[in-house]
Amino acid sequence: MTPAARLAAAIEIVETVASSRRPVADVLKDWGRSHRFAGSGDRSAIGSLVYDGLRRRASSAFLMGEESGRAVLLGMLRLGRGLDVEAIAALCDGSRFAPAALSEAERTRLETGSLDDAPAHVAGDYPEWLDAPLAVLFGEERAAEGAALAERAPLDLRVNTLKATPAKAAEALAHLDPTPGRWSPLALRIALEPDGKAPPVTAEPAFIKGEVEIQDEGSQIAAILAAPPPGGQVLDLCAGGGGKTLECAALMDNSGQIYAHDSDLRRLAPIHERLARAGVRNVQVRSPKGAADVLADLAGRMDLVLVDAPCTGTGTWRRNPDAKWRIRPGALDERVKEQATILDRAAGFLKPGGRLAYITCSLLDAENGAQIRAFLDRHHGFEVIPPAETLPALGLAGLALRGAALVRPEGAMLTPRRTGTDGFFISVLRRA
Ligand SMILES: C[S@@+](CC[C@H](N)C(=O)[O-])C[C@H]1O[C@@H](n2cnc3c(N)ncnc32)[C@H](O)[C@@H]1O
Repeated sequence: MTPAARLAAAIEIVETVASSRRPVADVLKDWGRSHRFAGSGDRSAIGSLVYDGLRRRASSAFLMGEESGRAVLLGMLRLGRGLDVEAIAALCDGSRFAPAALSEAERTRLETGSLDDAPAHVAGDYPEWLDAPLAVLFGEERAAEGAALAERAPLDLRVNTLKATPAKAAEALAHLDPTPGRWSPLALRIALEPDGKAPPVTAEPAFIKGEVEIQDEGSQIAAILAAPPPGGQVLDLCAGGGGKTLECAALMDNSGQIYAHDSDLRRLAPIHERLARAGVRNVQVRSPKGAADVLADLAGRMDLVLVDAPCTGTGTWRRNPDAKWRIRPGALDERVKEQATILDRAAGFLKPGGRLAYITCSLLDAENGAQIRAFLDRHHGFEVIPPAETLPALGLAGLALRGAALVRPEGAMLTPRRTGTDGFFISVLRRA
């Protein structure tokens, strides 16, 4: 397909996403099935255009003065990819399979339009109803924080110290030009290809041998700040596919015992294969079994309980740009209730002096600081360990992170703009 035909396809797909309100990944898959002539390079380039368009949906529509898929894509080419009007006109030449030629109005918008008068939620590309909650945290910087969440996410790897050192892994992946993480001593950042595509890391021998895992640096930091104690007893209550379980196992050098649980059997399923690949030997997976309480014997015995809570995922909008336009206030309320229930349950597993690490990939105070304050109101035997005491787990980088992150009495928040990571909130509490 020509670049122009790819653009026309992307416009059509963004239209379908808007009218059907279906997840973009499903719409892209359907499009691929019904356009068999499109090769993998085409599908990847089209996907990249669609994702970039969704990342900047509001600002692109504002620039172009309308909300159609075409306006979103044209505006994005200017705002996101820095193309000038002639380059965009060359793609829209009206030939067969190409988008229609630019109108005079479109030309003018692309030449002279700006976001100078755009409200914060437009300049920051987030839903208007989230403007007030984001203003609480970020004030006048909320548009800039939103704009950073509209960029592409990098590809971060975590070196599995059970199998490799960062230097050895970097050498094995030298052809991908990895750079060390800014904060996590375990992180390697891999540059994306120009159209935003990630290199096929899962096919690399270093990945297959379990020397590296794909894990955002923010997620790596969260597990490091949770400080799983070598030789200790740890419960990962919302283990999902095991990203943080694997990291904790490595931080504990395969000593002690980690119990990995998740209420969703399907989400937990990949953990078995990942544990084997990573050479982890100190994890017991406690899969849910109907109504049975599979964690009953752990009550009051844990040194650390990790609650990597289900959340709105507002910190991961770089990776899931369509999710930001689909999120509704009702979903936020639901997540807040679930988090409170999980936190209350988590408290019962700790032994006196044990720690509870509460982690979300959300930027909303309702799920973060306010959630912790409400927990402390319900559980008088707990106190927050101030971020100043948890950040040194990162060594010298912890000092710098203290300046970069948004540090509040309840915990530390990472954001793409501040720390170059996904958005994460990390709070560590101690049971008296
Ligand atoms: C943020 S994800 C976990 C990601 C995972 N820890 C990782 O690092 O890859 C949140 C997980 O919480 C799980 N979850 C939701 N409600 C739960 C509950 N009541 N008890 C345990 N897990 C729950 C979800 O199934 C989901 O897998």
